[in-house]
Amino acid sequence: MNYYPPCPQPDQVIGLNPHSDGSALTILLQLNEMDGLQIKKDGMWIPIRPLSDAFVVNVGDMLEVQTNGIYRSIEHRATVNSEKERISVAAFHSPHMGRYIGPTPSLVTPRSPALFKTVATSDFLKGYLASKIKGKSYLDVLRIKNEIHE
Ligand SMILES: O=C(O)CCC(=O)C(=O)O
Ligand SMILES: [Fe+2]
Repeated sequence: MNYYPPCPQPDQVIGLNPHSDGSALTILLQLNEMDGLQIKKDGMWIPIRPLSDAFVVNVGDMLEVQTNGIYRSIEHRATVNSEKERISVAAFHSPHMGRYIGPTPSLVTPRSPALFKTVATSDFLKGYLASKIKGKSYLDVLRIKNEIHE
């Protein structure tokens, strides 16, 4: 659960820094229907207005790895406001510990080689938390630098 108290100078602070979630899918409830969640699209921050009785579903870094980059995790942040507190509840969904996270074999072909390393779920989560959760930076840690041969 995330609690953002009202802030007298909302332009001077950020509620939650820009990040993508480390999960495969996140189901998010904007509990008291206050604005604040924004996603980054084409380099711009777009507000996601809360809808009553609706969840937001975010693609996380694990799903970007598992789909070998076909689904992109979404970079998002939360702003604060001076009027009222804001509360959100995020449920992060990931494969079991003891499994591996990597590009799904059927999506890896000679023409679309693996873009990411395969790691144990526990190592993925440890690495994600150690990466300071800045933008989509953890995916760069897992990215395989494929050499292009002319
Ligand atoms: O408060 C929000 O709407 C976003 C929360 C979030 O991004 C998170 O918990 O990972
Ligand atoms: Fe998030």
